[in-house]
Amino acid sequence: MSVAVIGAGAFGTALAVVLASKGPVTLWGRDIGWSENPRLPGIDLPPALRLTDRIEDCAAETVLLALPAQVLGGFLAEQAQFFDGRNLVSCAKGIDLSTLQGPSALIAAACPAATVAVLTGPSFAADIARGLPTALTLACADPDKAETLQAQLSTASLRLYRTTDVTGAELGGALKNVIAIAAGAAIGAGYGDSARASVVTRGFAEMTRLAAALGARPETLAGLSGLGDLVLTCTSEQSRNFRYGLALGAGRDFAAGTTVEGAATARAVAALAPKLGIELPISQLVAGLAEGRVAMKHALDILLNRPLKEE
Ligand SMILES: NC(=O)c1ccc[n+]([C@@H]2O[C@H](COP(=O)([O-])OP(=O)(O)OC[C@H]3O[C@@H](n4cnc5c(N)ncnc54)[C@H](O)[C@@H]3O)[C@@H](O)[C@H]2O)c1
Ligand SMILES: O=P(O)(O)OC[C@H](O)CO
Repeated sequence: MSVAVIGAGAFGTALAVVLASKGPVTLWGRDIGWSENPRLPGIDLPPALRLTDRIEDCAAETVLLALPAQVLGGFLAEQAQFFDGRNLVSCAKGIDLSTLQGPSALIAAACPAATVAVLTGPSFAADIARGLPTALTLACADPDKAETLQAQLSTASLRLYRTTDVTGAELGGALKNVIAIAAGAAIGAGYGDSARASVVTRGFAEMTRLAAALGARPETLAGLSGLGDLVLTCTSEQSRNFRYGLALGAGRDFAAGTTVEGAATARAVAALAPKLGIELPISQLVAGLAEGRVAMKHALDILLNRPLKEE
C-alpha cells in the first residue's frame, strides 16, 4: 500500500522518515526547499523519501495528515476532492476552534467516501525520526481497516496499538496539550512538583469527563493516547506546550510561530464546557491565560478558592 504524508513540519517529516524504512513515501510541504528540515535538525532524509510541493504527487492509498489542527480545515476546503476515497489518517492533536470539532470529524465531513483514522500517542518527532522505540495508538471505527492500517504503519521502532474509539484517541491527544500548558505554568511560576502532580491528575479527570461527554470510552483515555501522552507532555521540556506554559508561569515571552496546539484547543474546550454542562476548571483557566483574560498572579487563587468537593 502506498503512503503519502501531508505537512512537512517536525511530525510529518519524522513519520515520513521512519515509514520510508519500509518502502517509498511521499512528503508534501508548502515550503519544502530543504534537504534537512529546520524543524527537525540533524535528521538525514532516506533515499526512499520523496519531497514535493505538488498535491498531485500525493495520490497514495494511505495519506497521513500531519498539519496543525487549526489549519487542517482550510487545507481540506481546498483539497478535499483530491483526497476523498483514500485512507486518511489524522495526526493532528487539537480541536478546531471555529467548528469545535476534532480533526477526524473535519476530515469525514470534507471527504465522505474516505476511511478516517487517527494516529496519536506519546511521541516527540525527534525521537521517532531517530528511530527510538515509540508506541502509538491507531484508531479507526472500522475494525478491519484498523488492523490493516496498524500493520501498514508499524515499523521496527514504531509499535502501533489499535482501537475503534476514534473520539477517545483523538481527544486524548488534543486535551493533554491543554493540561501540559497548565503543568508548565505551575512549574514556571515556582509552585513545585507536588502542584504539577495535582494539575496532571485533576487534568486527567477533566480530559476523561469531557471525552466521555463527547462519546469516548473512558478506558481509551487511560491508554497511550490519553494518560501516556499526558505524562510525556507534562514532564518533558521537549514539549512545546509545556514550554509555553513554563513561559506563561514565569511571565516570559514565548517564541512566536511555534506550534502550541493547546492554546487554541483550550479556548475550544472552554466553549464546549457550558454546551455540555460540565466543569473543566483547569482547561478554562488555561483558555483565560492564553487569551490574556486572566493574569498568572490570579490563576492559583481561582483554582484554590473553588468549593471543596469529593475527589
Ligand atoms: N512535533 C511533535 O513532536 C509532534 C508529535 C505528535 C503529534 N504532533 C502533532 O502534529 C501536528 C503538526 O505539528 P508539527 O510538530 O509537525 O508542527 P510544526 O510547527 O513543526 O510544523 C507545522 C507545519 O505546518 C505547515 N503549515 C502551517 N500552516 C499551513 C497551511 N495553511 N497549509 C499547509 N501547511 C501549513 C508549516 O509550513 C509547517 O511545515 C500538530 O497537531 C502536533 O500536535 C507533533
Ligand atoms: O511539543 P508538543 O507539546 O506539541 O508535544 C508533542 C507530542 O504531542 C508529544 O506526544
